[in-house]
Amino acid sequence: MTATLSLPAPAKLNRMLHITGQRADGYHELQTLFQFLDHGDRLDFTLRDDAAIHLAPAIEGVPAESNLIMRAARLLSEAAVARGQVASSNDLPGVDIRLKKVLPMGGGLGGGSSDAATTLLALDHLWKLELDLDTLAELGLALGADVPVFVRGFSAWAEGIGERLEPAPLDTPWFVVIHPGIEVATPAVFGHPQLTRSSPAISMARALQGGRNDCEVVVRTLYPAVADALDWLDQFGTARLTGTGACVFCAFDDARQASKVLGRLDSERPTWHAFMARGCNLSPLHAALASA
Ligand SMILES: C[C@@](CO)(OP(=O)(O)O)[C@H](O)COP(=O)(O)OP(=O)(O)OC[C@H]1O[C@@H](n2ccc(N)nc2=O)[C@H](O)[C@@H]1O
Ligand SMILES: Nc1ncnc2c1ncn2[C@@H]1O[C@H](COP(=O)(O)OP(=O)(O)O)[C@@H](O)[C@H]1O
Repeated sequence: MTATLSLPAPAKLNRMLHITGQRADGYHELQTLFQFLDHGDRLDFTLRDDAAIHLAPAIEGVPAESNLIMRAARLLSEAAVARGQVASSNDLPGVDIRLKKVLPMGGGLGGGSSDAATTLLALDHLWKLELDLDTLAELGLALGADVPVFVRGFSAWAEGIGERLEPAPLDTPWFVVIHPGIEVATPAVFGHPQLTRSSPAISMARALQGGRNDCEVVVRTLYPAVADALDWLDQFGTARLTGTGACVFCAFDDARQASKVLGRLDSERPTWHAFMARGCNLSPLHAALASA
């Protein structure tokens, strides 16, 4: 009998995001609070009798070899060879990976990074490599700045480009998340001359009391649809951008309030995609793996 490991790849929100500087290589230094949502993609992994790695269905516009899932699988198999755990990648069993894509791409919800982290942890488990989370997070960083937080699996205060992580005791409200139907180009935001790049560094304790997203001003200018979504959601609380957008979110004390706002969206802005989800401080991926 072939066993399938079915795991979530949750979304993240940046509850706040300050840009405190820019490194010599052009990357921006951030201070951000990452929190997971109980909503995201799902990946099924089934071992094969040969050594091939297959991913289905394909994501439109993303060639298989550029898909972060395939890149994560290859990176992990190369690491197993480099560490002498197997002589060649062909000595590892192949795998069929099925992706149920739920999260919008380029939405600031970290879907691609989360898919990559889920793949690293799933294949580490199925290939019985037993790499520790430090090693997997370091491998993940080579795929994207947001991958380490998904590998480690706890809500975090992040510094650097997102690789220096400390657990953050965030509240766990319900969120309404709106995707205003456009994709934001992260490089266009980080390359914009008007982007704030010199926010003073603050402590995690201060950030937990509330903060802004420094990308918001530039994203509002470049993408009027995002400005519209922020202004609409601001009627109900404090609306924020996650990452570089395009998604915006607002926190609510209970599910009833969040669902009322979703109802208003249906009638007032039927073209936007939106969902509600609960914030969680332990990643649903780690919760699922603990019982796998
Ligand atoms: C801003 C954040 C916050 O969580 O989220 P997203 O909106 O992407 O989800 C991330 O740090 C995004 O990290 P990541 O997803 O790896 O960024 P990429 O798409 O690889 O970055 C595209 C480009 O943006 C610039 N970039 C990215 C991250 C960073 N800290 N400084 C930068 O200057 C670089 O020019 C990079 O080549
Ligand atoms: N498995 C994947 N899921 C989503 N995007 C992917 C994936 N693999 C590669 N990508 C690429 O990464 C880009 C960023 O995707 P995503 O992580 O969803 O957005 P964001 O970083 O804004 O949260 C996409 O536009 C796409 O080109």
